[in-house]
Amino acid sequence: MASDIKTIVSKRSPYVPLAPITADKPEIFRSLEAALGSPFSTEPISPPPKPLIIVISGPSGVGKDAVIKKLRGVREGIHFVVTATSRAMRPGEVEGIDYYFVSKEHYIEIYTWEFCRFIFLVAENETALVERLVERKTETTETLLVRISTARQEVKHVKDFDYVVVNAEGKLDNAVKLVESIIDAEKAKVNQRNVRI
Ligand SMILES: Nc1ncnc2c1ncn2[C@@H]1O[C@H](COP(=O)(O)OP(=O)(O)OP(=O)(O)O)[C@@H](O)[C@H]1O
Repeated sequence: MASDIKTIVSKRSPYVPLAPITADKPEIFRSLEAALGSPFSTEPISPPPKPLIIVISGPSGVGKDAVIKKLRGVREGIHFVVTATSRAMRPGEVEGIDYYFVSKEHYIEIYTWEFCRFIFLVAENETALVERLVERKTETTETLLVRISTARQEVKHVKDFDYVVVNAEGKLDNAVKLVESIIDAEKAKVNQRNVRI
């Protein structure tokens, strides 16, 4: 940094005197611009952030819908897409509105897109997840068994995700805040992804 400043100073015209630091601001600006040979730019230094795709995954009942619903309320400028699920449709759900209900093979294909940031949502522990699923009252004991054994497999893949967010009991707001922080950090990254939309 210091050497950059030295280079500029040594290149400036010897005939352009710099205003003293005690001069008023416009005069200081004028003399610095004259010495630099061009006016100060008001162009933003940071390039506009590129579109970011965030995918929130996690075991059934962990609170993905709850987190996304809250995010919609607190965050402007986010576009939510209808996502895909490999589970069966529940009463009241509509194809293309709540989800696209797809086969497991198609689901895997969709979620191997590049250019996305993947967040894995987890409960604080397995018991909390089971309690949440039971309280939601959407499952039979048979489907509960499938969901929980699937969740046991899914948590083994946490290392394949970019971020893990804990949605602890009664702490939905904290999970949403963490997701927001991740979005903000991703937007501020220097080497951003190239998202084609
Ligand atoms: N932090 C939390 N504390 C307590 N209950 C929660 C929390 N987050 C979500 N829930 C509740 O847990 C239940 C499951 O949440 P939700 O339906 O959002 O899960 P999901 O991950 O979208 O499930 P699925 O993949 O099966 O659709 C809901 O009844 C929801 O209100």
